[in-house]
Amino acid sequence: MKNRKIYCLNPISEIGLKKFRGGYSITDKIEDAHGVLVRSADMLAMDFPKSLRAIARAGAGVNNIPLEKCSEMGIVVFNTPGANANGVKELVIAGLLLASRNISGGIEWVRKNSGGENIAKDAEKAKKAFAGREILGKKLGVIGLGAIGVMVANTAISLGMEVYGYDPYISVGSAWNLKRDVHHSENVDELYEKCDYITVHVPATPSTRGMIDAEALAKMKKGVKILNFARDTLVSENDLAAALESGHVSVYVTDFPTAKSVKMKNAVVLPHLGASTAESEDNCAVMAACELQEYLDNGNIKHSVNYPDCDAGVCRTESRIACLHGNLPGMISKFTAIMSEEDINIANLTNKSRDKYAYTVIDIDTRITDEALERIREIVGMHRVRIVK
Ligand SMILES: NC(=O)C1=CN([C@@H]2O[C@H](COP(=O)(O)OP(=O)(O)OC[C@H]3O[C@@H](n4cnc5c(N)ncnc54)[C@H](O)[C@@H]3O)[C@@H](O)[C@H]2O)C=CC1
Ligand SMILES: O=C(O)CCC(=O)C(=O)O
Repeated sequence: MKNRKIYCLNPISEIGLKKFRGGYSITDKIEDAHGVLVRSADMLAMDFPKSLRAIARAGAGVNNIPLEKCSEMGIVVFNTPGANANGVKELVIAGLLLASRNISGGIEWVRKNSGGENIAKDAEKAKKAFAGREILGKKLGVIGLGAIGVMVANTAISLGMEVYGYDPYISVGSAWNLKRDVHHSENVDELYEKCDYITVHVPATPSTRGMIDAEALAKMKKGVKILNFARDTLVSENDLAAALESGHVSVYVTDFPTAKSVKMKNAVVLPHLGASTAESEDNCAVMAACELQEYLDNGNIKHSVNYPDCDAGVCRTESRIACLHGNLPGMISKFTAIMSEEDINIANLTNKSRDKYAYTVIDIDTRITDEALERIREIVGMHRVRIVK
């Protein structure tokens, strides 16, 4: 009977944890975990136990996980594409309205004046200070047309906005889902020059770090409103603070409080609430739990961000071995040669690669000896060898 342990670094929705069938338990000790479920907890400086085979991020962004280190240790990292996209999209739409109508200023005025006898009359006088603009007919630029960006763009079209989308790496699936009225900007500068509102929905990576900087801001229209529900690091905060001070940017709505963003003039800052809905939390937890279980039980990989996806089905032979290794010449011949020397028949072999890394699943007709397994583990470039069955 297998005895697989799952450690939760953040609270994970119960409906997801219930997806783990018999043979699994939730542990409070990461030292003996086979799988980790995480949301936004920072794992960058963590030490991982030898037992750890996979990490599932119940969410989209994986900038809190050291991907290279995990790959080298043969730890597969998953995320849950699209599972919280609707939750984020709805908050972004709220963000568009917060940016165009002074809703937060109005609420604050009512709170401050809540003791006043004549609040109804006073409100009628005070309200001109909180007047805004409508989003109907305004131009919205969406940078990053993935799960969230596509939903935001399509909803904004339904709300009567003119939408410009920019994503040089757009997937076929996203392109199919995008409403045809969305203008395709081939150059981000076009979007900067034309749009009244700009919203970013790209992952935080070294190449997107600080993409909204002084140079980008200078290309935008005077009075532009910027929304950032993706990550704080996409924005150069000093440059943005200066643009808000000068009025070049009229409002900044963000889901990421930082020591700087909370002090910015005309910034509306939320405490990372994009995916904090019961629906998104459930969707992410269920998807993450299923991914972990499928990998631990069958060695199949779906929605990994560091190893290739691989579906070898269910093992029907005596044993299944899974090798996580570098995408290097001669790797397969090295471990199949060892099996051949041991007189082991390979019934099925599936090999997939992704950039520097590769994954091979081998179904064999007899059980492998400890010696053969050790020899395979010692191959240079081998990161982990698992007996899945
Ligand atoms: N506020 C919150 O609670 C949440 C924030 N997020 C953040 O939003 C990001 C996007 O999430 P999803 O849409 O689900 O991810 P996704 O992976 O579906 O979409 C990201 C898109 O960005 C595009 N992209 C990458 N680099 C680009 C660049 N330089 N310029 C233009 N496009 C570029 C990709 O081609 C892809 O289509 C996540 O990486 C995460 O950081 C995600 C979920 C919740
Ligand atoms: O789990 C969360 O609340 C954060 C969601 C998020 O930022 C993401 O999915 O990238």
